[in-house]
Amino acid sequence: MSDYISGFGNHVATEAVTGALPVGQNSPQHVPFGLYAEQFSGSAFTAPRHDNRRTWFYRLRPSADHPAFDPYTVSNWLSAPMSGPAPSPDRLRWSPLPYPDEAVDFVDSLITYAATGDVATQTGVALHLYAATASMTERALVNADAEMVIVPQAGPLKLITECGVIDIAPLQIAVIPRGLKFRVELPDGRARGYVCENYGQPFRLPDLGPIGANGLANPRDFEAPVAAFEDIDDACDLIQKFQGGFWVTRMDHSPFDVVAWHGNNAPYRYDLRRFNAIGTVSFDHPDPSIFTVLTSPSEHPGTANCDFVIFPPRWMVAEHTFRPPWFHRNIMSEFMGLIEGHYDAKAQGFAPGGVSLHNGMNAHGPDKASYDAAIAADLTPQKYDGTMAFMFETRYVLKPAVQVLNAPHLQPDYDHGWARFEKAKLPK
Ligand SMILES: O=C(O)Cc1cc(O)ccc1O
Ligand SMILES: [Fe+2]
Repeated sequence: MSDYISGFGNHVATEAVTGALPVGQNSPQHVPFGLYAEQFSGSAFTAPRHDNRRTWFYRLRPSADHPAFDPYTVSNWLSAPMSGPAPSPDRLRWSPLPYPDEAVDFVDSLITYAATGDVATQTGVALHLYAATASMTERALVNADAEMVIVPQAGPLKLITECGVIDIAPLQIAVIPRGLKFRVELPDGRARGYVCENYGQPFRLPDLGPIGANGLANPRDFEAPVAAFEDIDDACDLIQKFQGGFWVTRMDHSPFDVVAWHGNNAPYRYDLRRFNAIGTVSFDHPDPSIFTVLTSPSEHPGTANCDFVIFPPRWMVAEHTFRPPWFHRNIMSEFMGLIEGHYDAKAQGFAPGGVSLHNGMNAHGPDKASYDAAIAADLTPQKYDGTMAFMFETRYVLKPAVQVLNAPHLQPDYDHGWARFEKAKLPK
């Protein structure tokens, strides 16, 4: 088990060897034990203080100590802007991603479902699934294009990072800052889940407005790892994602050699069961923004580059109300997944591990079976239990990847869920 430091975005100081952190300055002439000081920034130097992110690493060797990169191939991990035809306005849904028969690690198993924006201008997101059957060994990943949100759906993950070790399992998430080196191990030998690559501003907690000082995801429930390092002088391939391309450099030592660090640009985990869901206690179904865990703002206030929203277990008490999500045509684009249980708008076909994509302005909402059940329901208080759906919602239209548009697990009959609604009867 690893140790963690509680609090979102805190400035923390942690050392795996006592005395490794310089005291009172970042870059002394002589760093303790001959460690190398290295600044790792997640914002422009001059970003306002509340947006400013940087960490100081104290490591066995400088990160710069590596040979030139060679081109590398990762087959199914695509970046925006993606080639291929313009997206259709169709609503799309996929059944769960099958595991491969052979040994495939996290990097090789990533398969892009949709992407938007541009890695070069640092806007938009890419959304992927993984279904991995092997730990990463003798290789590490550094993603210069994006912050990565990892949402396990099946199987735990052990994330070895430059800042320390993070353990997560389904119902927890981890966020890896842009440019942080990490390795994904599979304690149970296989794991499946979702990844959001955020090309834009780093995810942060949403403002709470009239909700007040508490609620939704509380800052103390976010956990950064304590410093932990590998003192290993064996070969390690460092794979870098850079401007949508992949590159590899062969190092002669472990890249996870940070003995101590301080700062606020660090990976973290969050347990979705800690989310303090707030909803109506009177009537009507609130907008799902009430369930925002994290938000990546765009330049346009209140109009996110990406929101990460969850639909956790909760009580439904609304009176004289159609309780599931209503029919809607939304300017934002919605990529949804399901970790466990059922989702209240989809009685059929949305399985744990599945995906749906409802792009901007495209009509969707409850399927016919959910609609029929909701209008017939006895509106006593009802607990939605054992469920956890989520949504990555973006202001930019998502382009589905050709590789999943042609995949056998794309459901051919998704539109059918909204067929057969009876026509309303006006008074004669
Ligand atoms: O489409 C969906 O199921 C997601 C969603 C949920 C909700 O409660 C309201 C709007 C919305 O887009
Ligand atoms: Fe929606």
